[in-house]
Amino acid sequence: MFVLGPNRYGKAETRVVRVTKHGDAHHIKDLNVSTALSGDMADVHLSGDNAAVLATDTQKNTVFAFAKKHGIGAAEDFALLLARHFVDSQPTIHRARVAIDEYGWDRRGGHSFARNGRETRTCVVHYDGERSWVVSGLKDLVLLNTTDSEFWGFVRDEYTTLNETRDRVLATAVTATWRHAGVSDWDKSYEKAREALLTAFADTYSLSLQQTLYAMGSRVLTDCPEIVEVRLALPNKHHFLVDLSPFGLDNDGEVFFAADRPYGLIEGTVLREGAPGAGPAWE
Ligand SMILES: O=c1[nH]c(=O)c2[nH]c(=O)[nH]c2[nH]1
Repeated sequence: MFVLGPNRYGKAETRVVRVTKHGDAHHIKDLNVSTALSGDMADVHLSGDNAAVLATDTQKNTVFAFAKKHGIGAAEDFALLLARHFVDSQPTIHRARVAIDEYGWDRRGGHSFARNGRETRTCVVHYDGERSWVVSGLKDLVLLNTTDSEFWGFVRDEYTTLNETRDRVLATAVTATWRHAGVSDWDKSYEKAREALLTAFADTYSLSLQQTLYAMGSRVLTDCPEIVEVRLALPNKHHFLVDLSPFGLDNDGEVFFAADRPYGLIEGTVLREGAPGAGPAWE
């Protein structure tokens, strides 16, 4: 004989981004919400009778709907709101566990943000006994614009379902490498290049991430004469507007599902015209 021991079930890692707009000043809350419920769950385990089960899909929808209806202040308040809702509204649910990870963002303008925690600075150096080559760079610089991004006019074939958009969230995690012409003040050069990437991302009105990529690379070359070539890899960290209409709620660019995969990956190089050829440091 066996007996059912402790159990719980829920939706893990609902990635909700809530944007609040006060004119041109935008605010974001970026959460990873995991819900787990327990209660009268013997039947579903022992016989597959789902009558007591609040579907995990419903739990996820509740996270998005509450983000719209109540906004998101302190994560603790949002977690309490959800936990009380599940237990108080469902007679079969007796206990709720809501765990939230919150990602912090530093403001870089009215609608532009950089995820807090510094990126990783990188370099690759080659030396062949005579010459040296230095490629500097960074990775995991996470940036997000809550507006000033459109994507439309792309090819439509028989497999295209993507809607055109005139206003979307644009987010990426920058991997950038740049090639120095010679010996530079590496630290100073790094700070200038980093700042160029950040400001170009923030102030480029984007019609595609490809266009933003070129603007970011160009800005580095403009601001850093010691650099001759920039390579960028920009994952398009998709933020999908959640359809809240089944719950009688509109969603005017306020609640997004931050998908982690698959993601678009936009890669490109911006070169100074007539730049000396690349050495082995790129490899
Ligand atoms: O900026 C973008 N560039 C694309 O090539 C692309 N493709 C896509 O589905 N979304 C986007 N966004």
